[in-house]
Amino acid sequence: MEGRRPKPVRDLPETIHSLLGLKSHLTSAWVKSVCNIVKNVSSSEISSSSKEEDDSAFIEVQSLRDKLYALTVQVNDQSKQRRRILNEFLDLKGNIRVFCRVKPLDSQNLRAPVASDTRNVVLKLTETKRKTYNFDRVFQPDSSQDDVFLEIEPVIKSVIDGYNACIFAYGQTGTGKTYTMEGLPKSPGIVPRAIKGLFKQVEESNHKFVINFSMLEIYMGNLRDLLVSQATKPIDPIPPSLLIHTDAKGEVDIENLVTIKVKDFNQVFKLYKLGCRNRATASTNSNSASSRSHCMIRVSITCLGAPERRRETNKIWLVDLGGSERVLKTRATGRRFDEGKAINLSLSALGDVINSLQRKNGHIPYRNSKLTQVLKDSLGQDSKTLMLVHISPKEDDLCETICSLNFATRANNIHLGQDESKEEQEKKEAVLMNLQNMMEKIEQERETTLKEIRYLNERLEKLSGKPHFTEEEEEDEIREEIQITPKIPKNKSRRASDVFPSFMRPTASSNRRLSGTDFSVISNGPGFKSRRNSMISVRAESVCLPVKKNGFDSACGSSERSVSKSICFMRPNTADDAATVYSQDISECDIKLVVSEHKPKVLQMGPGSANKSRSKIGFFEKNVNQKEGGTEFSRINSWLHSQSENRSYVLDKKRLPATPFPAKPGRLSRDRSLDQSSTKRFTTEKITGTEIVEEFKTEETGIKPTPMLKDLFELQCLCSSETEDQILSRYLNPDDEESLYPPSLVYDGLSQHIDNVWFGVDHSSDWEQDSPASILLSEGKSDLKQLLPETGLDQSHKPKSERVLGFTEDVAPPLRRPQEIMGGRGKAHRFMRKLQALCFRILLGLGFIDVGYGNDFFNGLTK
Ligand SMILES: Nc1ncnc2c1ncn2[C@@H]1O[C@H](COP(=O)(O)OP(=O)(O)OP(=O)(O)O)[C@@H](O)[C@H]1O
Repeated sequence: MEGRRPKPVRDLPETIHSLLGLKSHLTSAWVKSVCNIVKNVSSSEISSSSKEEDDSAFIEVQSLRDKLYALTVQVNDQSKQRRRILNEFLDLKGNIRVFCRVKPLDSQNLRAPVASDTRNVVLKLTETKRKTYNFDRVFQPDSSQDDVFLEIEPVIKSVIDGYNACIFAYGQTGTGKTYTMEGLPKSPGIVPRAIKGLFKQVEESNHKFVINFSMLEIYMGNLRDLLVSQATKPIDPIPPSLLIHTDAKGEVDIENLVTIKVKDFNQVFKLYKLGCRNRATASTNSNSASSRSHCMIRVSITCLGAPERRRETNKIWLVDLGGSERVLKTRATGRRFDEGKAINLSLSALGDVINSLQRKNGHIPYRNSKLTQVLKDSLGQDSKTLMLVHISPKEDDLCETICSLNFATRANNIHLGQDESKEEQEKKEAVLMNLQNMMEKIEQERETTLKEIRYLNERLEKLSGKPHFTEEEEEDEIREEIQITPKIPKNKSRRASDVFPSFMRPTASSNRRLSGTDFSVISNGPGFKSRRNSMISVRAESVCLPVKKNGFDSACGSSERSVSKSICFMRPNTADDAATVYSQDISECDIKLVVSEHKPKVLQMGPGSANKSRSKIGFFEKNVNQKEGGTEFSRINSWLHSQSENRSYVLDKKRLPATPFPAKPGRLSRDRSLDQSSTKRFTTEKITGTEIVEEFKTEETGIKPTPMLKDLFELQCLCSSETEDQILSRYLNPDDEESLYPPSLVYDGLSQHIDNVWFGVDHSSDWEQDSPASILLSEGKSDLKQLLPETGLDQSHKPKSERVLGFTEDVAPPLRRPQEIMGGRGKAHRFMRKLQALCFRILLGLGFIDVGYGNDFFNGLTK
């Protein structure tokens, strides 16, 4: 530092010394001049030295940035090369590969008719007859989970490179599919290893990735979201149907499937456990906990600004297929038989698709099953597909083993005459080895570059206080934020139930056809003997329109569709039926609510409830009067238009509706959702042994999500580090003009008010907030509530304010038949219904005019 000081500073001590020697000159002028020197020198010293330091730091930061930029270009180049080599490697190996895994023998079964080496399985059919099956790789009974994953790893890497992939476990019940996919805590299977591998790759990458997790099952031909509690009790809200859409590019999207953004393996693991709990399993002759469905995990990956990747968003499916079985052998009846039949049908469709892809047929029969529809964009083209066929070496299972191996052979291209000679094989092996070496080399180089980038970034962060971001990356950050906000599906075709008046909406049966619900398994015939079944049948017969009062379902909702779904869970009772287990199985529920068709009657009412209700109606009335701008017509109109844009609700931050949490002062919009109520009535019976409590309930027409969505909201709270308030603050306000919510024209407080004031009908007693039913119903929901804490998702992220489950907030009760609802209401209600019908007619008319039918059209109709 000394050498770098300017000359006046260096000379300052000498100057002062010399001046001090001349004490006789200590005049005021002298003191002034010395002061000036000190003043000038200190300021010049400080400014010049700090400027120099700034300059040198700036130069260092700049050079670091330059180096980082060069290294980023280099690493992107290396990634591109790696992707090319890896893809070549996988292409050569085959984009659809079939492996076989042989289950270890139990000690008591010493005679095994199955022998294997690394590529072949030999079956001893008779003493003299043998049959050999070839595979891309055979995992013998003593092979470990590590051995299996070693073969899978390149596919996981290619997922990071932007390719779609699909890994299946296929085989007879009990042959180890779940063992291979899930594994045991001591020997984890493909799913945990693959997800860990993905996160490791993401961590090592110089790009930012967004990873989303979803889990569903295909049970009896229906898609069920495994991250959402299924409706197994009459009071449960019915989850929305999962609909498969294919866009113009051929990419498949599943509408309404919950997709959760995950940041690390632990989050995925907890969600996976939650999903497994919701999965349908049952005890069969072959396996005490047999999977009765296809369990499908989807991990989708988005990385923006990485041109070396194949596509911006891609996905990997990890599928534990339902056990293939011969129903003759399992001697399954009733539900087990139907489950087995559904599994076999979809497996056969999958076999057809893979076979067609291997044969490069013009037509690939994706549409033959839900399984192949869902996997359409992850099978074929440049997607990587791995099928792991599991076989049992037991003599008893020989027939099943032959079936499985025949299935695998259809999926394998080896039997299509594409098998190579030994020479060709050796050549191929050599090329593969060479590619593998090249890949290892480039990966090492890439790793070194990435290390250097990390080191320089740390230095840069120390110097400048922030990590290095290229302009591109900064842009990507912003784009990423945009990407994870919900896509508003403007071009998505509207469903009739979203926009049309009730008489134009599809019927329950047409919806059933649409949703593919298999009614062949439903029988309302004789055989409903148990209490459990009769309870379910009551639900089916008396619950016509289970209105879900959330932001996504319209006031007149897609309730018929929901019914068609709910009926899926009804089943006749046969010996085989009882054991399909859902996490919230009805059989485990000792408190049941039955919706009966009794006339509403108040048996128990808390004191002061009438006052409460009056005050609520008063509040609502005030709220209605406060509404500004726009008539009911324009509200309906804007709502109708908004509906088509608001159907899909991937669990994404900005899509969740305003949630009915305890109202806070000043939050009028949320208060409104709690306070808008009407008087739909139904009676409930609590069956706990001999106790029957009849209950009179109010149902909210206030706009709020179903408990299920609320649970999802909590899930989001748990998954993200944001507090509930932070999340809520970003949601749309129900009072906003662009609200998601339907206008509450039909069952709102206004009609009550008119009833009260104009016609003298008093609905005030309809309000009952702390009735025993609310406790009952909240008990009914408790399993769902318990489930979430059990997932173990970071409890520290739990919202500060604990929400209490109560009937009016949490349960969207099923409704009774419309005619009863009509009967139970006042004249104002009928008046409002008529007004609504008029509105719809007018809107319909306007719609026709829009599409070209003018007045003449209507004149023609009326003449
Ligand atoms: N390779 C293996 N090594 C050790 N144990 C195995 C192996 N494969 C399977 N098992 C054991 O066999 C039993 C049945 O396996 P698993 O449940 O995975 O069968 P599955 O094919 O998934 O059956 P299902 O189709 O009925 O669900 C489990 O206890 C599992 O631990």
